[in-house]
Amino acid sequence: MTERTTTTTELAAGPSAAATSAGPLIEVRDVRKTFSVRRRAGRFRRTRSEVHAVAGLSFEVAAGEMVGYIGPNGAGKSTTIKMLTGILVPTAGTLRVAGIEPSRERIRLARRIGVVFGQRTTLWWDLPLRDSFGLLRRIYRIPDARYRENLDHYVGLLELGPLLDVPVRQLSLGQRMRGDIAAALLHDPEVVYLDEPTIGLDIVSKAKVREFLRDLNRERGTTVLLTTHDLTDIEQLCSRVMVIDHGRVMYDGSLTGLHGLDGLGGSERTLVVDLAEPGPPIEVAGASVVRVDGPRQWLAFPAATSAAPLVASIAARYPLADLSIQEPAIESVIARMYAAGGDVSGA
Ligand SMILES: Nc1ncnc2c1ncn2[C@@H]1O[C@H](COP(=O)(O)OP(=O)(O)OP(=O)(O)O)[C@@H](O)[C@H]1O
Repeated sequence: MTERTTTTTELAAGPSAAATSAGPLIEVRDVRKTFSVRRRAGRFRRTRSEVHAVAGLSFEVAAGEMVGYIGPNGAGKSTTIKMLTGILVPTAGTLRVAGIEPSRERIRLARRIGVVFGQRTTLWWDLPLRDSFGLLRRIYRIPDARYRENLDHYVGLLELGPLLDVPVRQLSLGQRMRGDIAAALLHDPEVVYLDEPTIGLDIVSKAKVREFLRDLNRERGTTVLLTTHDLTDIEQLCSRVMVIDHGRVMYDGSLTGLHGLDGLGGSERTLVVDLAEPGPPIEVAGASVVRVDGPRQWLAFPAATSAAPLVASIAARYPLADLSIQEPAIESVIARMYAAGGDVSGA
């Protein structure tokens, strides 16, 4: 069993992004991770089989990049993140984060990375948010002035002021997520791994989290590796997206490039339009109505094109009450990729 448990006590203050030396911040070279699994085969027999969770993965991420890391369930995303934090030891290949081999120097690396899991909290459930942050200060050994500066900064940006004295268990999912993000950043990590940071959040909370992450990357130069099933996260945050499946990189490039890959037949996005009152199907160049339900109409348009001119020409000719854009599901984008032969390099 090579899995190890990382505790927050192993995390401590580290240098800022500005201290990063030249060269890729994350380097993954032909990495493999194979799990040996025992399964029942009949009443008394057990058989042993191997699961190749990561099967020859190579990529680099430069300091300051914000990269989407997507793929269907079981693709190997979490296994990659666990190897990048040092929790899991690779079966073969090499990994380096900020020049450090994660599984050999997990504690030293922990000072330089932050991790946010959307599905579980790293905060103390029964403690007020303020006390959780205070504990992290001691655990990370963050200098007083730095801690106060960062706390003020993130509490302000993430609107946590009124929540500081509320026990974590009483926070809403969106509030808890903002608390978790602040907690992961108090020690100034150079790189942050975010695993589904917008999962389960309402539209307003999602928008806040996205805006915060965009500013973090732009203003502090923090490198971000973002795992999500929500392609809107990628569209709004990441200029680069890596698609992995069966433990290998299937695509590495822009999201537009992914949608528009030759031979994929082109993915489609959907514009959902709420008219002020029911009317005949909207007629507009570049999109076609695929469904009408009372005042609501669904228009499909090529995912690789911008929605802005489409929205403008509809707004000029029809009385609009509201509109939104639905991205194609990651699974359908990947299914198209397979249909086109798979393993395509990015634009
Ligand atoms: N500890 C383990 N023991 C055995 N098999 C494992 C273990 N961890 C992961 N796997 C298997 O490895 C494969 C990749 O799993 P992983 O959790 O990395 O996928 P994922 O892309 O993160 O999926 P999801 O989107 O569902 O979180 C899956 O087949 C999974 O069942």
